[in-house]
Amino acid sequence: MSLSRRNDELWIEGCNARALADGHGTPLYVYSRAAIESAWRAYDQAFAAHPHLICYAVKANGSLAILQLLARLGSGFDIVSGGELARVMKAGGDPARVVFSGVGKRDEEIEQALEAGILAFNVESEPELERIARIASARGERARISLRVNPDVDARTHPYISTGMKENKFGIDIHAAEALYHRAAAMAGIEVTGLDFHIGSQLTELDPLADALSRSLALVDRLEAAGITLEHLDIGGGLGIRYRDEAPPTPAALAERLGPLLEGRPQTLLMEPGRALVGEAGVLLTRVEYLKSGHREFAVVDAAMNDLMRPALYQAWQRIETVAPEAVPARAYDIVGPVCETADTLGAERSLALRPGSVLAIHGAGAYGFAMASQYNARPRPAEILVDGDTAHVIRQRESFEDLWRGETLLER
Ligand SMILES: Cc1ncc(COP(=O)(O)O)c(C=O)c1O
Ligand SMILES: N[C@@H](CCCC[NH3+])C(=O)O
Repeated sequence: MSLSRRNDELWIEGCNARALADGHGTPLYVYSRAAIESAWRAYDQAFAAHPHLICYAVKANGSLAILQLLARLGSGFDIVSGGELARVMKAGGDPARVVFSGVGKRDEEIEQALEAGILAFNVESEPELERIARIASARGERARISLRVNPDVDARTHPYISTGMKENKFGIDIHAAEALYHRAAAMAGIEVTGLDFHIGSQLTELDPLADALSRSLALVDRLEAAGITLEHLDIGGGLGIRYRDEAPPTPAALAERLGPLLEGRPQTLLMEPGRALVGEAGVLLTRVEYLKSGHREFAVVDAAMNDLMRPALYQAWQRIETVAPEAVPARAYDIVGPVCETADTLGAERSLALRPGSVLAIHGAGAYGFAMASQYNARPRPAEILVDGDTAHVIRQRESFEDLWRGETLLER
């Protein structure tokens, strides 16, 4: 196990969590290299029977060292901005394995992606298609595209992270997509290469994904009958992880479920997992500053909503435990940060034995943790550590006060 409890202390591979907190300071993000690599390999092996490419969703955790180790495994990447493309390339990722999603691609981002030679744009609207065609034509190129269809399935996840219903901003209504494929196939600057969908995140059931794939394959068949053949099918990401007591399907279960639908199909299967690859590989370590009693019992810790936004934004529940036992009675604490917002609660009514100075680990922090962190309240963002066996690599320094005003200018008078 990459994260384990031994002698009632938390270890990340061969590194003791409390020793990491003492040595590097808190708040501190810590990731296990082995956990990330084994999650990627499990995904890859699950789909071994079908030609496929995993395009890791960079948004989940875009730290350079993490992109670098995935690139070394042969991963592709799903990006949603020019900044993410720049990060992938900085980390040694192969642009020919990059797909570009997102509803608001700007001219310069399209130029940048064409220049890099990405695998495909996942086109989310008709005006975007026209824009990509115009820019590619002007460069004397043909842009490879998938249409991202909106299959109108209910992913049965949190409404903020559900993306495949017709009222969502994402993708092109699957009923309108066929006509748009015909238009795209006739455009000078466009090479139609694929079809894409992504129905939501933290999925705990396979039915919605299978449903979305069936609906998409019916469209693929109609396109083929009309002479439009596709090279790849992109089923997006979304497999959930266990935050509390969820039992999300494994990649193997996903492959088994989709296998019969894909049989005999020559298309390469693209997948865009984010959370499932990195989520459970990371913890956020934080130290108790004060215990404060009143109407409720508060443990004021040194991490806050700016460091880990999911609890405040989605009322997400993430497991919190002490990294080593404390010889005091447990109480039901609200774990709160120093930020001046009532929403700055990382966990409510957690039964924990705490003293000032206790170190807590917030689990499931490898995905959408640091990636969504801000400097709100002028709080420097935490350091990130990648543990590899018994070695702890600092892959990002804790920010300094200078980082807080980088790029700002004082007025002369
Ligand atoms: C287009 C797209 N692909 C992939 C992902 C990755 O999702 P997840 O981290 O749930 O696998 C997302 C985020 O939901 C997304 O918007
Ligand atoms: N940031 C979200 C997921 C959004 C997925 C991006 N499309 C989360 O933490 O759950």
